Amino acid sequence: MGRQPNLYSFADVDNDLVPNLRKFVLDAQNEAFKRHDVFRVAVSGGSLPKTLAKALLAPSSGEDDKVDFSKWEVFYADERCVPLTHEDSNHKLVQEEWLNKIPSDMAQPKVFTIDEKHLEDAQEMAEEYEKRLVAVFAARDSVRLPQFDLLLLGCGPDGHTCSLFPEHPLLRETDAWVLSIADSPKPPAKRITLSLPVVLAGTKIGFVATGGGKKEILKKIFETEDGSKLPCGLVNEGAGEKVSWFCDQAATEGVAFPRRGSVI
Ligand SMILES: O=C(O)[C@H](O)[C@@H](O)[C@H](O)[C@H](O)COP(=O)(O)O
Repeated sequence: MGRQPNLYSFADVDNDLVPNLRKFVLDAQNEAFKRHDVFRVAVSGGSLPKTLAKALLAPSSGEDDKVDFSKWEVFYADERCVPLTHEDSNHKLVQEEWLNKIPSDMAQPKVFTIDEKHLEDAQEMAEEYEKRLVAVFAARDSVRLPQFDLLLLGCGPDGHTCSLFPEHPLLRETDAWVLSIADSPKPPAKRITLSLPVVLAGTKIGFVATGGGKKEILKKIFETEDGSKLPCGLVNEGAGEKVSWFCDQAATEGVAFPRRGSVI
């Protein structure tokens, strides 16, 4: 039981999910500050940055509810091999949805983008991004896996997360921290992604999945044997109670997995 992920289902995204997501992120931030005075977070693209920004840019309601971006280090859980100004870039999305909206009296987080020098070669890009992680998380040979304080991920309609797609050989990777993919079923084809072991090593993992379009896949992930082998299911299986799902009722309709109330 204790190994089960938390599945939160909220009536409304803006009024219920967003404040609960804020509490979850700020608890992770405050715990990380106590541990090492920095908050290392990996974020995905898709619909996540918009919801996350609503949570993070809401007004503070007390001492435990303060965002301190000056001590945030933001990484990409996955990124597309396109220029940082391209409309497919996850960084561009995060900038537009979140970073550019941070009020000028607040600090900006430190953001680790891909190196545009390697756009042509996804493998080179992955190696380069891994080097950036090594520089932050200490030498590769002294740390088996980087430990993010929090990973904030989305869930695709096929059960993919990051750029780890169902039945893809990348799911079997045990060594590399950052992987390249040249045949992503979701365009654009060339991407880099954190590996499954890196995701599982995170201190906390939060999924955000909202809207009726997620209903079928959530049912599959939480209720079927096949679903537990999908990338999102593998995260649930491998990281158990470290995982929390922030969903709305439209996404969880008919999912029999025991609902948990809320974080707040
Ligand atoms: O770069 C990407 O393509 C994303 O990181 C991807 O993993 C996303 O999180 C899911 O596809 C869910 O996306 P939605 O939340 O938009 O459904």
